[in-house]
Amino acid sequence: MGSEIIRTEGLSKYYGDGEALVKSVDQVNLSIWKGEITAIVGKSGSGKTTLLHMMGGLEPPTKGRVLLDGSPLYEMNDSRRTKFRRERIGFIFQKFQLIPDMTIRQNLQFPLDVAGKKKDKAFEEELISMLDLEDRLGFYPHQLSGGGQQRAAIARALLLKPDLILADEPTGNIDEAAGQELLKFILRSNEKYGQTFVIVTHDMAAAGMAHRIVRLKDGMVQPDSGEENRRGHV
Ligand SMILES: Nc1ncnc2c1ncn2[C@@H]1O[C@H](COP(=O)(O)OP(=O)(O)OP(=O)(O)O)[C@@H](O)[C@H]1O
Repeated sequence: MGSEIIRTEGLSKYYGDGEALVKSVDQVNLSIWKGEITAIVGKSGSGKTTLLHMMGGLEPPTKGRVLLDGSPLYEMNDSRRTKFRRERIGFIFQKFQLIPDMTIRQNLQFPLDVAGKKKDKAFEEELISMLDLEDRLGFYPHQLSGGGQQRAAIARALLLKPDLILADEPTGNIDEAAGQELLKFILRSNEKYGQTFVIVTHDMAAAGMAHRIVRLKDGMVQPDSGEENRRGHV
């Protein structure tokens, strides 16, 4: 067993109140282990996206904590949390849009410039070819299909080689063959760079390649989740 990269303690997000109270995520104690691919599965509305957003520092919880490498994310001020997030986490989210007035090439370059990171040319070429973006680099996001935009967003996130990648339905908008290629790439990238992936998915092929599957139901982690129960922490 490796070390924890993320730990959630009593993590909860509630919306509304009284009869309209929705416990989107309810008392989740979860450890994400460094270097593992964890899939989060569950029915629509079970709280997967909310949990992923809270783990990524994007959504303050109603109760509980998120520790990223031991640092409590929501006890930092906003600017420190943003910096921490930018340096450590890659997001593949459907709502995380590309910058509209930049070409795809500029969209891929921009986060590297912000982070002051040098790009790995060979890795970039591999990504662009795998995601079939060669002919799209000079286009603006609105000139691409939804799937094309998603592929560009995937390339943008992976190019930074973050330690931790949070992905919400990464194969959701792309065709099956591209989805399979992407899963293979995730596996290779995980093996080669020891990156940690947390993937919310409905896709059984995506869940099947994970080292561990966490099941959510009504905002709670199901007790049979994961292959083992690690010190009371799922
Ligand atoms: N901003 C919000 N305001 C009110 N309720 C919300 C909000 N965001 C999420 N919810 C509710 O919280 C619950 C969990 O939503 P969430 O999107 O996390 O589920 P999910 O498992 O990701 O669903 P899906 O697979 O359909 O994306 C749902 O009942 C949803 O309606």
